[in-house]
Amino acid sequence: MLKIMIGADHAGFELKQKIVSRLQQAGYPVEDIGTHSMDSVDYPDYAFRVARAVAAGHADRGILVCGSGIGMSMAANRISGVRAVLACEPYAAKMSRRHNDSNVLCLGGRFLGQDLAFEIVDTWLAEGFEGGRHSRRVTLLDRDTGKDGTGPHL
Ligand SMILES: O=C(CO)[C@H](O)[C@H](O)[C@H](O)COP(=O)(O)O
Repeated sequence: MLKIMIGADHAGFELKQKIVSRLQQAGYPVEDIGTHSMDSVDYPDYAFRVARAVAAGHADRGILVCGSGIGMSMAANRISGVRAVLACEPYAAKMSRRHNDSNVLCLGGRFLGQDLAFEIVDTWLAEGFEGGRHSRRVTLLDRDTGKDGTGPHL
């Protein structure tokens, strides 16, 4: 099963706890890097830790929760090799897997109800990457870093 690393700031803490329980019950190996309370913390610390682990292959997927999901997605997408999606409904989660091979899911704990959040997570974990023309485009995402082998392009 996919190894999942999950992190949250204080605003995502409560939803993270619910997602961790659900994933564990479903049998996923889950590494919860915190935060572990509602004391105020800074979302980039958690986003970078999860994103780097996914980029390095230490986890298959990452899930990040903050108040809106926005800060987490901004931070995670700064890490080369990470394709983070901010999903507010299942369609974005589904398409980010099918066409973009997203490897980090970002959620907003302050506006997503539990049932919708679970639906988004379940959809995101179940969907596969379609490959084909989408593989070429996903590779091109790394073009500005030169890691696609063609050197930096402006
Ligand atoms: O980064 C965010 C918004 O883009 C997250 O939602 C944070 O959780 C939020 O900014 C935290 O806000 P707080 O007022 O410090 O609780």
